Amino acid sequence: MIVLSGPIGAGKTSLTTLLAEHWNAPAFYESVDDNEILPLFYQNPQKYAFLLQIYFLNKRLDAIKEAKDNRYSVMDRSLFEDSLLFHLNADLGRSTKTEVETYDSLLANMLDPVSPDDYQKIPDLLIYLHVSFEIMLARIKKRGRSYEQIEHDASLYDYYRELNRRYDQWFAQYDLSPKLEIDGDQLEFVENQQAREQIFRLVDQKIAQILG
Ligand SMILES: Nc1ncnc2c1ncn2[C@@H]1O[C@H](COP(=O)(O)OP(=O)(O)OP(=O)(O)O)[C@@H](O)[C@H]1O
Ligand SMILES: Nc1nc(=O)c2ncn([C@H]3C[C@H](O)[C@@H](CO)O3)c2[nH]1
Repeated sequence: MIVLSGPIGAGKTSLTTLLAEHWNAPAFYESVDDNEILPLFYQNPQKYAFLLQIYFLNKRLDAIKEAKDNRYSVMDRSLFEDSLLFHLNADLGRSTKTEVETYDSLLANMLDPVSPDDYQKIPDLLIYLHVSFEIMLARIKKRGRSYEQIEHDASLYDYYRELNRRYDQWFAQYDLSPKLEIDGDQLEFVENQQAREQIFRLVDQKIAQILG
């Protein structure tokens, strides 16, 4: 299981599709367009932060369960980033102490194998799509989901800046699986075939190294 990590608008969904096609492997996307809670969360984060997190955690477990039956699979975001997003929101006062404790304990339980042959929820490779704050903002704007726009809600500027900062910190410390960083500012893989091939080479090399 290969996981694509990165902040909002980094290009995870786009690269998930490209890598899945490259390996002829199934892709597992985040629930966004069919997610009724997401627009409600952006309207009223105080009310919906916890519910949204439980929703994402549950969907994530569904996806991991389904992915485990494939030799290769590509997943748009990891469990660890769900937690990162939750803790950012909690630190902004959008969840109670009990909600934080319940979430953390639920996640720990999910990660803990129930038996020795329980399936693995930790990826085999985590790819971090690093983008600068400026590029992140430009991509969010380019994609144009109305509830994510700063013009719609000026407080999102600080939210995105802090999220971008925490992502760098989190990735630097992440050590649960092999990892690879890709420069999402420089590699315009959506429009540029050469950039795409450069990414395929980098990822294939990393997998060959992991497989020994
Ligand atoms: N490397 C890139 N070069 C050019 N455009 C890009 C690149 N990466 C992403 N984009 C564009 O930026 C926008 C956001 O990309 P995408 O939806 O793949 O991001 P994401 O990381 O999945 O976001 P989210 O976290 O919100 O799900 C899209 O319009 C996409 O076409
Ligand atoms: N609060 C919060 N917690 C999550 O775990 C989470 N995962 C994704 N998202 C938001 C970001 C994009 O707008 C959109 C697509 O990634 O959904 C989240 N928001």
